[in-house]
Amino acid sequence: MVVQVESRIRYSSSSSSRRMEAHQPKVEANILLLGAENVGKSALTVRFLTRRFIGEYGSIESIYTHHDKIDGRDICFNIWDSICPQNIEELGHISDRQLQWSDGFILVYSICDRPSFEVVRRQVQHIRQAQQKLSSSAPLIIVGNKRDLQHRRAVSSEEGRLLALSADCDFFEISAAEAYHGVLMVFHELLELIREARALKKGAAGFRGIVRSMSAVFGRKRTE
Ligand SMILES: Nc1nc2c(ncn2[C@@H]2O[C@H](COP(=O)(O)OP(=O)(O)OP(=O)(O)O)[C@@H](O)[C@H]2O)c(=O)[nH]1
Repeated sequence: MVVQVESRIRYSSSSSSRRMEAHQPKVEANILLLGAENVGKSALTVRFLTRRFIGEYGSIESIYTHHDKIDGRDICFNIWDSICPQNIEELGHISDRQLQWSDGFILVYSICDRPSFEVVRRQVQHIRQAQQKLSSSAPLIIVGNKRDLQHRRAVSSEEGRLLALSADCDFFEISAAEAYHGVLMVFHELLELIREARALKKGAAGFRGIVRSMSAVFGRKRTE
């Protein structure tokens, strides 16, 4: 079951940004949080929505709708805090529904839990393979969480960075428990990547349109 929750928090609204509002269409982004159990997916989500770390979150799969204002533009984040399948064969699996819904992905592991890093590796592979088939380019960010627990570290920062590099995605190491800023950076960076991917897609569609019209014109001329 997926529960839908509405959150409305508005930050910074300077007079110059208010003036820009009329010309700036609202941006909506569907973000899917993936990763093994207990890595801090809900902690990250709640930190982003409320700026708070509350410690215990329960295991309910939810989609949160969160309205924000960034650089004078209205943003609507839909955040799907998913639950990892328990079945070992399905560990890296992401459903078609999730793949089609998502504009961007945040894949979370805990730096003190090596198996959770392997789950993210499998999920990244699954998404990239599915994206090749669907010709989709929704961006991914890999997050190593629980950075405050250095003494229990089981995955080095280098390994996280290398995985991200090999999968062509961004990488952050953060602590949802310790700070809000790192979490904010992850969501804002993903929003930027989503907007870039959309602009590229629009550009490519525009270019294809021009090529189609030109070949229609020249194709017709040749047959006259
Ligand atoms: N020390 C530390 N603990 C954290 C951090 N983030 C989350 N936790 C703790 O890790 C546990 C699991 O966090 P959740 O956010 O429920 O993890 P989840 O990935 O949503 O777990 P599931 O709902 O089972 O999928 C909780 O006890 C959190 O308090 C962190 O950055 N540092």
